[in-house]
Amino acid sequence: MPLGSAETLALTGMMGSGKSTVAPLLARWLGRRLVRLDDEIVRAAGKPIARVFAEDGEGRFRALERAAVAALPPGAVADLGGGAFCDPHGAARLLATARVVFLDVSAQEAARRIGEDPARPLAARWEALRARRLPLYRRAHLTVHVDGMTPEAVARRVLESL
Ligand SMILES: Nc1ncnc2c1ncn2[C@@H]1O[C@H](COP(=O)(O)OP(=O)(O)O)[C@@H](O)[C@H]1O
Ligand SMILES: O=C(O)C1=C[C@@H](OP(=O)(O)O)[C@@H](O)[C@H](O)C1
Ligand SMILES: [Mg+2]
Repeated sequence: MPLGSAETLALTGMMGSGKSTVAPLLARWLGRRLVRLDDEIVRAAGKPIARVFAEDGEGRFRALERAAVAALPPGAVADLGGGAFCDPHGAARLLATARVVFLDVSAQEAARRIGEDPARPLAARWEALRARRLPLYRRAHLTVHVDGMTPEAVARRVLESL
């Protein structure tokens, strides 16, 4: 089904799946506004994500993330953080207003890409988080298995599905 003009195109998936790399390609090709949820959170918090986690806790980060999902403008391409679609409020909102694409990456490929990135406070718990989140990610409208694909190939696959 074609993407409606007010419909958001939202990328979800684990850290390192390539959401932040693929989203700008999709925004450019579709001529839509790009909204990076992590950037919105950093702006609202006035500090980097690692400091929000360290100084205010994950609960504060999730509250800011939920607010950023609620504030998504219609018709944007949304580069979500890996947990945004796993929050019940965020998921309900996204499933009602967006086409949600799950970029699925293996643990090996994600580790090659990001390792234990200090800017991603939860990267050390990657495998346990993925196991817990997988049933939630599977509610997405489309899944793309991204191992071995270039960002351009992933973006093309998403566009072909729309
Ligand atoms: N398809 C890809 N192939 C190889 N490396 C990639 C690909 N997509 C992203 N990367 C790299 O992996 C790292 C994490 O990508 P990023 O887009 O930040 O992931 P996410 O936003 O899902 O956490 C970056 O260094 C990026 O350049
Ligand atoms: O998976 C998560 O819970 C998180 C993923 C990160 O974004 P990326 O998925 O872009 O790395 C960022 O939102 C934060 O560190 C929490
Ligand atoms: Mg990202």
